[in-house]
Amino acid sequence: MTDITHIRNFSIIAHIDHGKSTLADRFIQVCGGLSDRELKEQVLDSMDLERERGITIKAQSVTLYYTARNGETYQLNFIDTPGHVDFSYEVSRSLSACEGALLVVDAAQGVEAQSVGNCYTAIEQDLEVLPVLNKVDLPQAEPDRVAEEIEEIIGLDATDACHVSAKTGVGVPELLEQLVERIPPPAGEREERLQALIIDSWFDNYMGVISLVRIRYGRLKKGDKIHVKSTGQNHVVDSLGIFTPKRKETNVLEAGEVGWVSATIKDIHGAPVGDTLTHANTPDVQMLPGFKKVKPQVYAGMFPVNADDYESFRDALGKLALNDASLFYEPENSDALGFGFRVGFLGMLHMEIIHERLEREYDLDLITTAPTVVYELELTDGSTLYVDNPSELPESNLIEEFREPIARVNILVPQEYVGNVITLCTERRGEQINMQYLGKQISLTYDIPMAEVVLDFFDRLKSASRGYASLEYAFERFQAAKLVRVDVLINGDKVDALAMICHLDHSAHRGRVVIEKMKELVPRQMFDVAIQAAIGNKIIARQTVKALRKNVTAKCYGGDVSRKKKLLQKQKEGKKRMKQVGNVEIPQAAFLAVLKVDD
Ligand SMILES: Nc1nc2c(ncn2[C@@H]2O[C@H](COP(=O)(O)OP(=O)(O)OP(=O)(O)O)[C@@H](O)[C@H]2O)c(=O)[nH]1
Repeated sequence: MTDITHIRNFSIIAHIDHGKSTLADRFIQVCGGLSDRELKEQVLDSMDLERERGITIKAQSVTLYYTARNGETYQLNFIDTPGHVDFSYEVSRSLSACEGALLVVDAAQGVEAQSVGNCYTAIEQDLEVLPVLNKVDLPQAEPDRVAEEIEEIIGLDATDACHVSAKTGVGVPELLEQLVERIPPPAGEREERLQALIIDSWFDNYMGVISLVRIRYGRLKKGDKIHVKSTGQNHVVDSLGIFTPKRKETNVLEAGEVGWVSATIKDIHGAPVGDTLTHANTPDVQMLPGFKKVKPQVYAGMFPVNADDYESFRDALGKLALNDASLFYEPENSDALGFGFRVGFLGMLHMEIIHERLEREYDLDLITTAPTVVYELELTDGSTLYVDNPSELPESNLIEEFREPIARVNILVPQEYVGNVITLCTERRGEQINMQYLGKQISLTYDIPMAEVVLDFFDRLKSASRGYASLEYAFERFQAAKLVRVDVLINGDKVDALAMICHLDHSAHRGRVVIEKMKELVPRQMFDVAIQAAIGNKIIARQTVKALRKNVTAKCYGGDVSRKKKLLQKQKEGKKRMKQVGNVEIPQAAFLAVLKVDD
């Protein structure tokens, strides 16, 4: 048991690759949490996929015991935060369990837009923010310049910022001392009635739902009967403890502490993230302020290639959604693709990750349709409608005003690339709000339609600036625009799954690009296949796939039987990924092509 004055709860705010995981590992090593061998793998990024992509996605925590130079031992609870712009909501969630944050900035790179955004979130939540200059071992590191940049761009005093190399360990002990000195201990009374905030919940096949909690008031013990505020359900705590980073059982968690709780909750919606736990005999305690609920920004249909997989697909989505408060889904039925789900994501990276996890971890074969943002419609009868699926758009004569979501976009970019970035923003129908010179960097603020931001803006921005520009964005407002629905027809049949909403000025071009790609991807049939793009009844583009008698083994000269077999096998596998539209089979690749339409 640690006295509450000796607890420090903190997060690390850092841009991707600025060294957060390396620094966390170094803390674990200094505080003796793991052996060197165990440390070999970066321990905090626990998901396979995440390690492959090298980005931190899920908030995790680790409890460390640090004996400071004053001889006192402190309990440090480090709550990990994800680095990618798609996941910045999880940052605010992790921050809400902390009293302090380390702002880690790569001293060879400088401040990045997203760190600025996250840093403001921390300051708004009254956290003590300590700037840290990392990678000072690199010859190109300029800690003094970067310290100035922190002061200029963020307005944070960086005079005492620690100079650290997470890689070599230089400066890390000094940083731990500063952390203990400057980050305040948590407030909270241990004799009060229990109030615990659920920071994260996930499903474990053996233990059921496990939740990461921050105890605000009171104490929670093994065997306690608890009450989940939002569901009104009671459960018995069968184990609880801390992460060291391995899961370690303890008997009690007290006000100020962060740890895990398992109460054999089997229903994955039984412990929602942001909810409050209390004891069953005090169900009337106040709900703690949760965190800003995030709304998905991008929606897409996901359909199992094999209709028999529908049930397991639904279960898999349910499990993923427990760990991911931002993942939204509801059943969707498509003429072309059958039964599936409409799924909401934070951005394209989020979508890709979910798709990959479903295919890899749950062994599902899925088709994902073109992603779309949420539009606001004012109808002629005066009602307002939100549409996240082009095929659900009402007829145009029923629409009074068609509005699209606009994002407020903040970009930091070195001067030499500012021209490229402005061109990109203009192409994406951006409206400049502000432009400011900050030392070597320029800060640009634009309002850009969300649809233009979420799809591939980040990648484009990176290539326009050789990787140097950084981005942060948030929903700002809905705004009227000339928007239309473009339908794709195959031999006269509308393919609902391929419909898209876009700006009128871009519609002809987009329609043409899609049709051309489709032409390459729709296999030749025994008859001509007409592929058309249309706005209402008006055809805006057309292509024909000429009839052909298909005989894939023709070029095998009849001799090599094994080769022939292989080809046939390959064709069979290809079939699995085919979908029937009217009398035409369409490969999955055709659907994906629509997703990748470039201007
Ligand atoms: N030279 C040097 N390299 C470092 C230092 N700290 C981290 N790195 C390297 O920088 C890269 C990124 O470090 P990570 O710790 O994975 O960065 P991160 O911020 O956790 O990245 P995400 O998990 O993707 O958000 C790795 O190749 C590290 O080895 C440092 O102090 N010096």
